[in-house]
Amino acid sequence: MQGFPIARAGMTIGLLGGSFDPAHAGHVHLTRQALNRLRLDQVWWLVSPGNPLKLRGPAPMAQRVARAQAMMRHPRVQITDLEARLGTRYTAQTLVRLLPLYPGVRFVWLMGADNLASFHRWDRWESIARLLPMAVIARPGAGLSALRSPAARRFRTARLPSVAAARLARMPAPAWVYLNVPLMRISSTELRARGGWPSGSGSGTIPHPQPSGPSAPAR
Ligand SMILES: Nc1ncnc2c1ncn2[C@@H]1O[C@H](COP(=O)(O)OP(=O)(O)OP(=O)(O)O)[C@@H](O)[C@H]1O
Ligand SMILES: O=C(O)c1ccc[n+]([C@@H]2O[C@H](COP(=O)([O-])O)[C@@H](O)[C@H]2O)c1
Repeated sequence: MQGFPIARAGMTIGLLGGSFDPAHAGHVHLTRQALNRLRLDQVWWLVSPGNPLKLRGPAPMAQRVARAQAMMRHPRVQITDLEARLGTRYTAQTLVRLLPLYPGVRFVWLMGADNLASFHRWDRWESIARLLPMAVIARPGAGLSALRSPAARRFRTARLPSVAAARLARMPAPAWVYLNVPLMRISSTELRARGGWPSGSGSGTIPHPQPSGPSAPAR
């Protein structure tokens, strides 16, 4: 893992934020689908210091990064702890700090369908959708709730047909696609329940710096 990955202007890069607690075949599947369908040059995994909406703290960063590196071996995928380096855990704040470091790079936010279903609960979610294009990847049990979600409705007119996916990274935001990919029924929750992976730091033990800005949601 390198500190801040190198990228040239003009490159297209997918950002996959996640707890990766632990990383699994579903993350690998999503990443490979995104690389191919969106014609991305790279995907960067952003291993989160801790999802602000999850009370339970994750396993230590070093352990999650090591597992992610072991799971995802691909020359065009970088596993990063960029949010820890930037001192952010809210995605809007991460993007506001990260994007200016890479002028001319076309970033796309990647997420599974379950994340779109709850996207309207994220800090400054509408600003995120206006900052960079987004690709939503199908996940078992989440398709309907995603496509009927407040975020999908709010940005209804910015949705592109999936045949336009290869152009998404070069489109101005807001723009998003829903990718109907073969479904993979696996989750970190299920893997933790099976044992063999530490169960994190427990409810509420991770300090959560609050986001700044007028649209910080009530928690
Ligand atoms: N099987 C899967 N299919 C499609 N997307 C997935 C899958 N698993 C995870 N993702 C997506 O990967 C990103 C990171 O997910 P995360 O690390 O939270 O894994 P998870 O399995 O959802 O974890 P947990 O069960 O702890 O909530 C999210 O955008 C999530 O929607
Ligand atoms: O910014 C927010 O308010 C916010 C709320 C919930 C989740 N996120 C981000 O969503 C990504 C997926 O989180 P997770 O825990 O579902 O893997 C990860 O990058 C989180 O930081 C971000």
